[in-house]
Amino acid sequence: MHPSHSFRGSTTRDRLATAYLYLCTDARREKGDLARFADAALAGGVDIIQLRDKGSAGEAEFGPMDVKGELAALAELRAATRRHGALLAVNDRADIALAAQADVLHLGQDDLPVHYARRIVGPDVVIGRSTHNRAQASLAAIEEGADYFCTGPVWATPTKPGRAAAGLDFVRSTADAEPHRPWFAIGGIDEERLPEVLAAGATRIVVVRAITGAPDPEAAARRLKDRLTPTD
Ligand SMILES: Cc1ncc(COP(=O)(O)OP(=O)(O)O)c(N)n1
Ligand SMILES: Cc1nc(C(=O)O)sc1CCOP(=O)(O)O
Ligand SMILES: [Mg+2]
Repeated sequence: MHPSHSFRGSTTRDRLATAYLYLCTDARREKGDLARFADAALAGGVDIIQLRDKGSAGEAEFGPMDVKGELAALAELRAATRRHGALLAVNDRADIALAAQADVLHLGQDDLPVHYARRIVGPDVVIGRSTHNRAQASLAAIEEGADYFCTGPVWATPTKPGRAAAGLDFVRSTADAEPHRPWFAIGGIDEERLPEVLAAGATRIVVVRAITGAPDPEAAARRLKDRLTPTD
């Protein structure tokens, strides 16, 4: 277990407060190594792992996952996150978050309003929201009662084609407006760009390719985690 996971508070929100590195991964259907990959990323210090499998157009093409496949992949991630004292997140769907006994539900702008999702998942599941501009971030933080939000994409990214970059200015304005609330920068972040994101005021990040595409996911996660220094 990564040392940062061994002194966690007992509630999910306590654990969110000490979460700095958030990974979204697909189910690794091409490689068939989801549990091994998750163990490596979590050993490297990933605090939250989200299953985000929208299908791939790689050599072996996979369509979007069906519900049975999603629940099977989530069961593997549930076991891995328990082994490592980390949090499990479900993307988009409150019913699946509940069925998978997830700690976190992540909602996009076109997904359920937070207060409706809360009725489904209950009081203890942490709910997060994607935001792409200052107005959305304020709404997610203040009016909707989301537990955390994400700001992005900081840089345009092939992982989310068609979504324009929100830029480092969005990170700066969020850092000014939200000094205490948990929020994560996302989109195009890797080891090389991390210093710019931190200099703009982010303390927490979400990554996909920086870990899923790394030859050594544990080492990649560790290098990112080592530079994410708690400030609150
Ligand atoms: C932690 C985290 N942040 C942002 C997103 C993106 O959510 P969304 O805009 O709904 O896009 P999809 O991921 O559903 O394509 C996320 N999934 N997780
Ligand atoms: C899933 C997702 N959501 C974004 C947002 O801005 O809400 S950016 C993004 C993809 C991030 O992938 P990578 O780390 O590979 O660039
Ligand atoms: Mg979504």
